[in-house]
Amino acid sequence: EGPIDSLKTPADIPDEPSPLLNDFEWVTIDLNKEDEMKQVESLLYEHYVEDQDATFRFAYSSRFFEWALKPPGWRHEYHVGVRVRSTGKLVAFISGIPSLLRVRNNKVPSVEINFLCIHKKLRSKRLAPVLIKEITRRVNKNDIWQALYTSGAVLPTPVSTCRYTHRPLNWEKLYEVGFSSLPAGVTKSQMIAKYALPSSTKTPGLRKMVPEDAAQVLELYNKFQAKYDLVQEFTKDELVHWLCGPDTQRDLEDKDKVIVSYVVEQDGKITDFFSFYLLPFTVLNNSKYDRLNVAYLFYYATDAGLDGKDDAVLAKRLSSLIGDALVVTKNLKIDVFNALTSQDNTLFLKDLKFGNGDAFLNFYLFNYKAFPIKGGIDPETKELDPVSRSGVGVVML
Ligand SMILES: Cc1c(C(=O)c2nccn2C)oc2cccc(OCCCNCc3cccnc3)c12
Repeated sequence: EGPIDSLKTPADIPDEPSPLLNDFEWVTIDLNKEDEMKQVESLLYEHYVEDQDATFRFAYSSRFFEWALKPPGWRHEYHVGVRVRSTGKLVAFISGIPSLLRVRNNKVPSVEINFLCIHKKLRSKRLAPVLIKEITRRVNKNDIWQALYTSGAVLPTPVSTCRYTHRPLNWEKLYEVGFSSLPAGVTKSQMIAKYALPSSTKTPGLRKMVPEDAAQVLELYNKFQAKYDLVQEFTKDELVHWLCGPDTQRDLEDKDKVIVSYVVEQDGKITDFFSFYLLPFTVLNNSKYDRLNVAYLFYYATDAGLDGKDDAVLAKRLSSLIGDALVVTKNLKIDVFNALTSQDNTLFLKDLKFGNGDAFLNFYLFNYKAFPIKGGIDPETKELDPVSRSGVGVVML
């Protein structure tokens, strides 16, 4: 396991980008400028990933990008755009954020590449590889040689593959927008009853996380994630950013936040935490709804079962903890709670009535050879694998 390409230095890397077609020019997006942030938001709003039957499109917001693209150590040069020279119109974007990965026992300074988006009218012009090459050049210039990215598409050699799972919170709305279906022989009220949740959480000591919790949460996170093979390592400042959101969003109401985190404090000690991020979908051509409110399970940890012996204790604790996350999101009027089969999720997904999605997320390491990492599913049947679970600790937005 380790880097693939021969060792290079930034001096070996060209100072200039590869040429684009004449009408286009490379730009660095300044996400501190409101109008440029808006241009990225609307490019993705119109042209980013949709589900296969184009029923939903991600509705990323500037608020989301303030969080996702400006963590501690972020760089303007890693926000790469392509504009039409004559009009200045933004027609493509790709981003990177710094990330210290641990791949099994190796620390790998890298970047996480995300939000590759090309205007619909410029598809299949081989622009994607050119964008990837340019951000690679910019990252290499900073002496970083590895990257992590995910894709629904199957590209050469994923290091891991996880499956989408969904836990309906507002089943009726999911049914009406065409995401959930009514199984034969089951009534709508039976489906609504199946997904009913208590109106209040049950874990004693559960409360919203505050930045002052960071030291204890980081210690718990590091202990809990030690078991995984692909992990994002955080400084305290990075943990505060990722779990409490950017400074500018601290005092927003939970329903307006992009990231929501809770801790369990008992006798002054933090024994668990969970977090989820909020990223809605635009519902395309539906008469009653134009938006689907979605929560995605983010990082969590518990000190239950840290001795790694008793999975039953761990599974029970996580079911109860994430069960409370469902209650919290339901009360925030979220319609569906999404999770992958990564982390220890396969220990509780079935118990908490998550349904298997029909899509998969592949994890890729750029310029790093690693033996395959379990994704929480059986490689043949693609069914959840609660026994061997997953080696993927990192969560990509
Ligand atoms: C996206 C997504 C969806 C949906 O598409 C969805 N849920 C409700 C309705 N829909 C259409 O469901 C998930 C379940 C787990 C993790 C997920 O995503 C994990 C993070 C994805 N990263 C961005 C991305 C998007 C698409 C392809 N590659 C990466 C998802």
